[in-house]
Amino acid sequence: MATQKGKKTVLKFDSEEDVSKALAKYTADLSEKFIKQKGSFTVVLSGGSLIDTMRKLVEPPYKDSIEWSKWWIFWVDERVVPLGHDDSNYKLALDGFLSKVPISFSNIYAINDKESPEGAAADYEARLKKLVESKVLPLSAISGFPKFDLMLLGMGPDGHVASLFPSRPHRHEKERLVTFITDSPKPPPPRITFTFPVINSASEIAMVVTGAEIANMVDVALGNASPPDGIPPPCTEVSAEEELTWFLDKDAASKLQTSG
Ligand SMILES: O=C1O[C@H](COP(=O)(O)O)[C@@H](O)[C@H](O)[C@H]1O
Repeated sequence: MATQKGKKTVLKFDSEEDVSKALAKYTADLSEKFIKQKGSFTVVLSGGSLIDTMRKLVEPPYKDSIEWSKWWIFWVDERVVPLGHDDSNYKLALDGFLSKVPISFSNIYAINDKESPEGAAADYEARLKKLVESKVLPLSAISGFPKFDLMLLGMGPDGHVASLFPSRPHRHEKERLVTFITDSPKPPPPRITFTFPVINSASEIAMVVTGAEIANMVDVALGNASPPDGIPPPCTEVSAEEELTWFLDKDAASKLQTSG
């Protein structure tokens, strides 16, 4: 197996509005590239502030130029609540993004909200394996795990990504594609999440991070500062096979300016 990993780019913008514009162009360009290359575009969403920052993608010119029928949608993590619940990452994306563009309903992979956290994780993993069998998802030649085209990730002030939290052991899971947690330190407690082997097998990853409250953790994530407790948080473990691109607004990047 090949062992080479991709590069890292850090983009800083004057405002969250500028991050939103740049993220829309970046996503539209990747959509065009992957659809030309392989006829489809597999996109993994997060919850949180990301969905609002994606707002420019559902406005002209992208709303009309993107080949939405070729998109496949997944979630890097999901709260185990009914899909119509206000805590659901699916509902957040449906209201803010998916209801505004013509992505085929059969290409949208929400969790099974009738299952327990353990059952929902096993069900999601089984559905990903079926998509590998049907060749919708290739396997990474580096890791052997399913390889998504683009993951759009956020980060919490504690350095969590997806639902992989600093103080929880499932951040170290190396075998499963999808795991679960019943005691998330951030509510709601029951969640499922992609594991790092799957996250880090993506071709492209965008880390979309805005706001001053996250500035110290951005400094840690980018290796300019040590973690307060000396233990590297999950955000320091993210890497992509082609390119990891950080989208930061001025506030999120404010601690980086002194350190370069
Ligand atoms: O709970 C979650 O938090 C993270 C970060 O959210 P943000 O609002 O600080 O951007 C998010 O990426 C994840 O999907 C979500 O479940």
